Amino acid sequence: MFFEFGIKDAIDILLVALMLYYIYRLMKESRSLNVFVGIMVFVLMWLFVSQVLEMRLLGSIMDKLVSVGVIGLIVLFKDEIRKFLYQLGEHQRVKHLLRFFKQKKDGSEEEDKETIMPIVWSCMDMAKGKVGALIVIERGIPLDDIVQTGEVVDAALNKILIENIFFKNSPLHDGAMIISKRRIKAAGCILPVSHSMDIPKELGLRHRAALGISQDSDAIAVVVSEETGRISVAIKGRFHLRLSAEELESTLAREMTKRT
Ligand SMILES: Nc1ncnc2c1ncn2[C@@H]1O[C@H](COP(=O)(O)OP(=O)(O)OP(=O)(O)O)[C@@H](O)[C@H]1O
Repeated sequence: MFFEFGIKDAIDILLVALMLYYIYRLMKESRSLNVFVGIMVFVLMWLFVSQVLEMRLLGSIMDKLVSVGVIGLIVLFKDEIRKFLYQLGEHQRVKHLLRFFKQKKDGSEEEDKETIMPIVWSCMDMAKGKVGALIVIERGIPLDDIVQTGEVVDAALNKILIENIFFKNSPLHDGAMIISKRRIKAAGCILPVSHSMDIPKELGLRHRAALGISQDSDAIAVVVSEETGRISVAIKGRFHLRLSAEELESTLAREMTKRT
């Protein structure tokens, strides 16, 4: 039996291999590699039974299992699928394409400054007093699910309110503050904790939570350490540690103008 093998087939195989490699990497990162191997074994068995051996009864049972299984897998791996699609949208080429359709609003630099300065001033004060803080600045991706884990504040952004919320005896000092559209949207929020092994040992849960939200979204997370008074920023799964006031301001200004 002969069949033609053209350039289209080569591209087809390459794309499937690439897709499988991406799924493999995602599953490995989320420690679900055994599930990936299990799925691959099942798919090979299914192809062998229905295509090579042409066993109709077993083949049709496996067909049904596959169609139900796909829905089950989507439910089971919804977080990984979300992460995969997010990474795809984050890809530089896709971003360049999107930027083509986006226009920067006039006066947005002024608005950015109004967001940045109260954060910088309050972080400097809290760092001096060794008051722990975790501030998340929402950008393109909405953080409504995170807001729901805390208390809605919805107040104009200002330095004194930020410091009051993180003051040790304040009822909302525990957890993260979410800032959105120049307003303090919520406080006392629970963030996803990063499981990365690359975080320095001396950094605890507050820093892991900052890194976690920066891995799961395009948000910027600012941390003031209660232990050392140091200020750090997590962006896209990377830490910028021990920042001075000027460095914090310039990092936030640079990132806010990027507009994801
Ligand atoms: N998942 C989370 N979401 C939001 N806030 C969190 C989360 N986990 C911990 N925190 C905050 O971090 C505080 C504990 O910080 P911890 O000392 O473990 O971290 P750290 O990174 O060492 O910070 P620090 O240098 O300030 O001590 C908690 O009291 C809480 O306010």
